[in-house]
Amino acid sequence: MLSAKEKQEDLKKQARLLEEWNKRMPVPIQSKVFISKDLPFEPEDDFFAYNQMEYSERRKMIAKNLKIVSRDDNSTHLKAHRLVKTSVKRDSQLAKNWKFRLVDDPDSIAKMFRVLGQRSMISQNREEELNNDKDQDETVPENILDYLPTYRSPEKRILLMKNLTFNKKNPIPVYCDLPFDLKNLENINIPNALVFDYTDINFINQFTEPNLTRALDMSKEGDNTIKCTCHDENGETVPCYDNVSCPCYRVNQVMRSFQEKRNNCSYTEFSSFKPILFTGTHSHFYRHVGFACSELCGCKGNCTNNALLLPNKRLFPIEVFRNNEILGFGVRTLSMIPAGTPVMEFTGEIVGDQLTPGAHWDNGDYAYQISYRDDEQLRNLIKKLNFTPEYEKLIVKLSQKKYYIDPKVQGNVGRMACHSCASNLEWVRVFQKSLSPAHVHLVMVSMVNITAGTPLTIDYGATYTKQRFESACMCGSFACLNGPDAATYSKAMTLKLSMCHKTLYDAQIKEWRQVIKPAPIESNNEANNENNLPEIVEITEKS
Ligand SMILES: C[S@@+](CC[C@H](N)C(=O)[O-])C[C@H]1O[C@@H](n2cnc3c(N)ncnc32)[C@H](O)[C@@H]1O
Repeated sequence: MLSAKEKQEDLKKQARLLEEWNKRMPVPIQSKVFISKDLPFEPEDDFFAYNQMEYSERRKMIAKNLKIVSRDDNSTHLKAHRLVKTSVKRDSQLAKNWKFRLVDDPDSIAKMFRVLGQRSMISQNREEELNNDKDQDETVPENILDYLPTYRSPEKRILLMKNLTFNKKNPIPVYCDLPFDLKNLENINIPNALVFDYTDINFINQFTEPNLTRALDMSKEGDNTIKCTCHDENGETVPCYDNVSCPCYRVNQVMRSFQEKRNNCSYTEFSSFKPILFTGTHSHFYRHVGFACSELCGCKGNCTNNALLLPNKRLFPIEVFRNNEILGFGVRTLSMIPAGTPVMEFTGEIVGDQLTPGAHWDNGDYAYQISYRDDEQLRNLIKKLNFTPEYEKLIVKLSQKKYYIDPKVQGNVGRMACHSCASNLEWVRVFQKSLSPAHVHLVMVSMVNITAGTPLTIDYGATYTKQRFESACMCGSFACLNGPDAATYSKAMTLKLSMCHKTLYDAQIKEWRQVIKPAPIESNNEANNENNLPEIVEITEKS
């Protein structure tokens, strides 16, 4: 075990390595094989200059251009709400097939809180106890409202970056809310964690991952690609989901059966527009897996069998913020996000052995595992399909190895979501086009209706939280075993934890409704603002 001082030294060493490696990187783009569809991209003016810079120069540029801004959360949330409404209305596909509304039918609500209760027990590393959970205690501790997860920003904030993505079509501002920094702008610390390269799509380095690159190339041949010919003459959304002759839907259906059904739960379904409602998190996340149509299909992915369709629309305005030095940056939503929404993808470089200590520097603090050493169900499925023998052999071999998505050098906003022991997002793996690890997309799905202002959080898993947090978990949620009420919540079972989640949720919804109420959905204001993103910052002072 390293001492705190040694850990600090180690971190500094890693940062130095990161910078050096970045300098030595041989024109990285040439060595990459991009594997997803590019999203609409309209660069900000300073994108190209920033892209050429080394980390230290980027940090200097951010420090030079930061601004103090004043902001009012309520009006921001109201504008964000209107923006989402307008975007849905203007998108004919969404207008016809998707509703921007709370999931509130009693059955879904009951499932939602049961899952959240279970999730918290899993975060506490008590999954075993779930197997024999007959506890009927539903009392909620009096102080539960001290744990409201909504984050309210201070009136004065430091706008570090007006757009983390440098894509005008998907602006994500970055704020610093640390009071110390506000008083000490000249010496503000801009960490490496902010200056990574932004990418919306996964990629492979063909030199370090030759087998994955080979699999990707071979997947383009004949029957190695899974795609459908379903289409609609009138350009309507194609109903691939439920179409038993759609090959993509059929694979999706087989993957649905990977889920472990317990206590007569129904299966969680992965389609384009219906909420993805988890029925139990008992089964480990890798069983939550689906297959989606893509741009290679007759439907071009504009169908009901594409769980990546919603995240690719970048519907929900979000921001990155920092209000705690240990937690670092986090992400919060500025509008409500309905339960069961695939909110965003977690993108980066698909890597295998590079995460072995010594082979690369340690990127494990950001990387997330996407494949498993012994994925028997996937292997059986691979063998049932009509892949060429050579491709089948290769991807069966790859299915026996761990792969990760590593966003540390190039990634997206997904890498900035913090861990919570009462998280609101869950991981889902969605395959597209074929079945090698290069075809996996990692999607973060909302487990509950998330109200505006709430940080988007996910469970990093017990191994990570034990080994990688510098001290202990700092999530601040009621269920956290590093919190002041750990004695109570470490013994609470699903029912009690679910009731705590529900009490907090009810309070959040009540507060959120008060903010949204003054905004009649069909108001004239909305029509006037149609083309505008919400003005989320109001500059009052320059640094
Ligand atoms: C994937 S990154 C998340 C984004 C990170 N906060 C940043 O600034 O880039 C994971 C790192 O964030 C910090 N972190 C996230 N959640 C945390 C938590 N609940 N408690 C303590 N540290 C946390 C830890 O330093 C962790 O190694």
